[in-house]
This record gives sequence, structure tokens and C-alpha cells, in this order.
Amino acid sequence: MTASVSLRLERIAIGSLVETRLSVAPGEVHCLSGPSGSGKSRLLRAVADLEPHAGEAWLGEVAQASLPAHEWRARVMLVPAESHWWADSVGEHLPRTSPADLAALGFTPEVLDWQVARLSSGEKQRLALLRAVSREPAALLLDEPTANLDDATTRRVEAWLVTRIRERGWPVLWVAHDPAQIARVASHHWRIEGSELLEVASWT
Ligand SMILES: Nc1ncnc2c1ncn2[C@@H]1O[C@H](COP(=O)(O)OP(=O)(O)OP(=O)(O)O)[C@@H](O)[C@H]1O
Repeated sequence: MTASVSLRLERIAIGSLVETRLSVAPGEVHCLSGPSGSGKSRLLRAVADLEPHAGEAWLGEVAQASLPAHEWRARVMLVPAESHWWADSVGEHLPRTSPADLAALGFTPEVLDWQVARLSSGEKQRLALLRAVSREPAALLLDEPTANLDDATTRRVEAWLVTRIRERGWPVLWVAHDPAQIARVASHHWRIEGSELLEVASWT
């Protein structure tokens, strides 16, 4: 495992958002909220180097601009609200997963033989999280990771994610709408208001 590092956004500007600055220490979860269409997903996509933007993101001492985009994205891993799948079976996407992680997310190892086409939206969402985590990134960008899940499954996924985040020391940006979820998982809460990202709460 590589040493844990912080994730910093230095004057990132995309869409109507200007001069976004924040620093996420290893193992911290910073939640982002804001009205629909305010730019939360686009900000994550900018940090993942998936959309042109002004400013710079840093992973420790490594600048986003200093790495080819695919290398940056392998380290700063985005789990989008709608996951992408390229092979037919679940197992082809999850070569390094453990039965314990599958069980923690409510699956038995048989899920690896399932066709992706049969997955429900909530199953896809949980397996996309597992896929991201099992690739051992250095930071995570989570776009509404529990949006398709019922309350009990949401709690189960949150607990699993927070445990992994603390174990690995990943800095995490987590888009969330539910104030109760933000209070459970976040160390900091930021909200997009107009063209600004404002810190509205901190629990550290
Ligand atoms: N590639 C793009 N070019 C221009 N505008 C875009 C692009 N992608 C998204 N937008 C617009 O930018 C705005 C912010 O979109 P974004 O998806 O970031 O919103 P959001 O805050 O995540 O919303 P929601 O909570 O509904 O998911 C929206 O008005 C959207 O239509």
C-alpha cells in the first residue's frame, strides 16, 4: 500500500463555479451538496480530469497536469452516479475482490458469474463501488454513491465505505443530498451556492 496523501483543489473553475479551493486530508470525507444542476458532478469530473477546467488539483505533491489523464484517474478514482461496464460478466470487472467485501455489500461470490445486463441499479451501484475500491486508488470521488439504495442498504454501504476509507487513508469527496447521511459520514460539509463552494460545517 502506498503512503496516504491529501487531495487539494487549487482555484478550480468549471461551469459557473469559480476559484474552488479545498484540501482533503488522508482519511477525511468532505461532502458536497447543492441544488440540482449547481455543478457538483462537473466539479468531480474536473477533479478526475474528465472535463477541461481552470485551476489545478494536487494529490500530495503530484499535480493533475503532470500526469497523463488515465494515470491520474487510476489514482484519483471517480465513481460516477451511473457506472460504466464493458464486459459481459460481473467477475470480469472484479478480478481482485474478496468474499468478505462481497458479503459486506450483500452479495455471495456467485454474483461474479452474473451477467451485467441482469443487475438492478442498486446492485450496479454497490458493485461499481467495490470495483473502484478493489483497484487501490489513492483518492476517491463519489457521486451520490447510495442514490439507488434503500435505507438499510445505504447504512451497510456507508459503514463499509467509511471503514475502507479510514483503513486506507484515502481523501474523499462525496456528493450527498441527505443531511443525515452527511452528518454520519462527513468530516467537512461544503455547499455550492451560486458560483461559490462554501464550507458550511466541520466535525474535526
Ligand atoms: N459538458 C457540459 N458542458 C456544459 N454544461 C454542462 C456539461 N455537463 C453538464 N452541464 C451543465 O452544468 C450544470 C451542472 O451539472 P451537474 O451535472 O454538475 O449538476 P449537479 O449539481 O451534479 O446536479 P444533480 O444534483 O441534479 O445531479 C447543469 O446545468 C448541466 O446541464
